[in-house]
Amino acid sequence: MNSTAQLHQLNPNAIALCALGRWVANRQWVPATGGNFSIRTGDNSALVTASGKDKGELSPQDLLPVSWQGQQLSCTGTPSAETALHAMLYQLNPATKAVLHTHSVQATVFSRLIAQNNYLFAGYEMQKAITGISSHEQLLPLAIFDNTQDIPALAAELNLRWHQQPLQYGLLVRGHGLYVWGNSLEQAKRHLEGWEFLINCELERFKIAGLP
Ligand SMILES: CSCCC(=O)C(=O)COP(=O)(O)O
Ligand SMILES: [Zn+2]
Repeated sequence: MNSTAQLHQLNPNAIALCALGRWVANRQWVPATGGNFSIRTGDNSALVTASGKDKGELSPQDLLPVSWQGQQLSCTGTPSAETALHAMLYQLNPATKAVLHTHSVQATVFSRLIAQNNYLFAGYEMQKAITGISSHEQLLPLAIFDNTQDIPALAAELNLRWHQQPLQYGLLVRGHGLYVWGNSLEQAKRHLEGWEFLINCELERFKIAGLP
């Protein structure tokens, strides 16, 4: 391990991210090595989970230093297969400090029930868990993207959609999972719980009232 990598692993945020991985895994939101996480380390760099790791059993050496110039990624190991999406989220907003991607059953099923590329949440007090939302009456959009194995193409689509309307700290990839981010790791965790709660509420409502 080189000295830069060693330094990153002393980063308290790296230790906090590993602990958060255990918290997320306890909620069954990252089964079978699904999901990936990152924390920003500089203007054009982040620590990203290594591909294929159990996200509930991370240690700091499983967080790989990645840097980018536009869509060009550099890393000495094999970071998450979805690193290009993390890099795009960091480039779209310099304030973004952490990105979390999960594969909960609820988010995955919900994303397949919604045909549109945007779903509007309304009427939930818990919408206020998402930064910038101060009332249940404020409409809260969740962007939905079709899944693809071409992650750079998905990142390009995200870039396009963001410039039409900045996203609200979350997006769904259809049949795949949820991405959330935040201006700190704590904020990203709150957004993850908030979006999961809202998605669960809508799924429960669909069971009773039917699909919209
Ligand atoms: C069995 S999980 C399929 C890949 C995926 O969607 C994911 O989130 C995990 O990929 P990674 O390369 O980050 O481990
Ligand atoms: Zn995934």
